Amino acid sequence: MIELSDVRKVFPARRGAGEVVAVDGVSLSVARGEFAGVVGPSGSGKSTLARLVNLLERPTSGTVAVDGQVLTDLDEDGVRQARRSVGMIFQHFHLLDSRTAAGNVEHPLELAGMGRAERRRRVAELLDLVGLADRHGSRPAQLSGGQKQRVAIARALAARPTVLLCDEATSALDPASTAGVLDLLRTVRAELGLTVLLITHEMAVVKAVCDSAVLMSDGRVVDGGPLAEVLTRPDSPLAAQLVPAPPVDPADGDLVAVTVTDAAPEGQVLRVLAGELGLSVEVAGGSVESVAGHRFGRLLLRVQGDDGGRLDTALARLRADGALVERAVPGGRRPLPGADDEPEQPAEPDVQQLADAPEVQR
Ligand SMILES: Nc1ncnc2c1ncn2[C@@H]1O[C@H](COP(=O)(O)OP(=O)(O)OP(=O)(O)O)[C@@H](O)[C@H]1O
Repeated sequence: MIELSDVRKVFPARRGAGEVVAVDGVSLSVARGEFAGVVGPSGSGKSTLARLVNLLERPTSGTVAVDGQVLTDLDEDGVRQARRSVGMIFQHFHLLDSRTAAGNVEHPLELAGMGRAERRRRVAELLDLVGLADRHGSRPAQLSGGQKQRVAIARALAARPTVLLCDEATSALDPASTAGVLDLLRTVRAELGLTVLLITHEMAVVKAVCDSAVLMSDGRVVDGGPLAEVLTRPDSPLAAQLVPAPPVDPADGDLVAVTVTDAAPEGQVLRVLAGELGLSVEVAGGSVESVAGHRFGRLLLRVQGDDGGRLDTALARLRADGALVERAVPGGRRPLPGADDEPEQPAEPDVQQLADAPEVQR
């Protein structure tokens, strides 16, 4: 398990005077066996956060503990020892070009002083685990990107770590190789009971493998939690990143934004608007998908035939019944009748705010 408590990392600026606060008071707990994602825009501190977990970077302040051992209390020797329980893989694999696949996996075992016969046995076992038993003699240049990452995973697992850090591990891979590597990570997590912290800018990766995720911005964690819980909060910026709101085109006429959750399915909205009111309703955009075993989506409905304000009344009633619906207008939400009379109601998702949520970029 990983526990960061109020961790801060300040670097001297690379250019000129001053300093950069890369990680700014982050507390994070990842349970044993959990697959946790870290997302956020470029420069938000994701990679630094990963490097703080195995103390490749020492925090300026705060504590880092792995499996109950407080790494920040250890001296350099202690950290070197403890680092064996934390494997790491990177976007560009970091393999030794001069060595074969087997030689790369063997390298950390040599450094750890393991005997030759035992090393050979362990390397064969690891290459088998990652599905590359037949490529043990291939050099990195003879392997595809996906195969190189498999070798890197085997190498990271050589010292039997309990935690695996993945820093943009699939970002240099094509979709098929990404799927293969994610499958492998899922398998090794299940078979070895690993705790995985996965840094990525790819929301599809988070949705495919993570149990939980945090969203970073300017060195801070601004949102996060188990995905199943995050997705029950339609106003969550992380949920908006996972399933973005479709763009609103005012030329489309009456548009209704529906946030779909397990507790607020879209069927009730469609029944009222199309069935009860007899309005013409079609889907103008959006999607509904399964994330971490839960339905979640954002739909934009184009509604025609509202000649007497029946739509607003119906939306207010649907909202009172728990549906997550509102008028979708560019530049902000149009208040529904009565909305201002109910200050005690929890804030509703603001469609434009969700659409404007910071894009994850690289
Ligand atoms: N060694 C360093 N020296 C100075 N500044 C650094 C150093 N490492 C990171 N930074 C700065 O800290 C901030 C966070 O960087 P970091 O690489 O952790 O972000 P990131 O979210 O991983 O970004 P990206 O997705 O682009 O890799 C950035 O402003 C970066 O320039």
